[in-house]
Amino acid sequence: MDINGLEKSIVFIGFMGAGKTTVGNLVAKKLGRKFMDTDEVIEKELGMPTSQIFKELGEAVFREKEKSLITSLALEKNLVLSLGGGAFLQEEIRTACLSSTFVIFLEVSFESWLERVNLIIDSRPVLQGKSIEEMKELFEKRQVIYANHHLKIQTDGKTPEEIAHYIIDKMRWSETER
Ligand SMILES: Nc1ncnc2c1ncn2[C@@H]1O[C@H](COP(=O)(O)OP(=O)(O)O)[C@@H](O)[C@H]1O
Ligand SMILES: O=C(O)C1=C[C@@H](OP(=O)(O)O)[C@@H](O)[C@H](O)C1
Ligand SMILES: [Mg+2]
Repeated sequence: MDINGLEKSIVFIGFMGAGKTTVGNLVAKKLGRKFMDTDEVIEKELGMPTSQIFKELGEAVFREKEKSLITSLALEKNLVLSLGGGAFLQEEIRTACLSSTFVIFLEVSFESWLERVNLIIDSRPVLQGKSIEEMKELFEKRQVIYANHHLKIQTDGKTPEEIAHYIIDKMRWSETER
């Protein structure tokens, strides 16, 4: 595992609802690092929730903000960053994160994901109006972009606390190896 130089920022990727925001926050607390959720930063800057940004300004505006924000944050050290699930669709974001940060993919099976879709659907415009079949199609299509990572964590059946713990353990272990 390449976690050479633990001062590198840590970036969480994965599908909507995989737990990036929840787990990222916990990992940052455990490491005593600053946590930033890029969706929250964009929402604050534009003064409205993501669903309203998509509706009123359009997805392209959101994606542009996402690109400039993440490519610049990727250059900073010692952050924990949770991205939106669509961020890695943009090549510039992938390249910036993979070259300057440590990218952790939170993997969840479609079956486990489906158990919590009701918790997220209202706040995720990309899912709205989609049938389960269409969501599954999007889920599978997105797995290809998440294959670009430094570390993958399978999260099924684990609590956010357990996942955060596991990540810290892995990093400690790799630190003693250096
Ligand atoms: N490992 C988990 N097990 C159960 N529920 C989870 C887990 N991770 C996240 N959740 C719940 O799923 C929802 C989406 O989590 P969130 O962290 O916002 O995901 P993301 O940022 O990847 O979209 C939240 O209600 C959160 O409490
Ligand atoms: O996958 C996507 O295209 C999106 C994921 C969301 O973030 P989460 O992955 O945190 O839900 C948010 O960026 C926006 O609704 C678009
Ligand atoms: Mg999130």
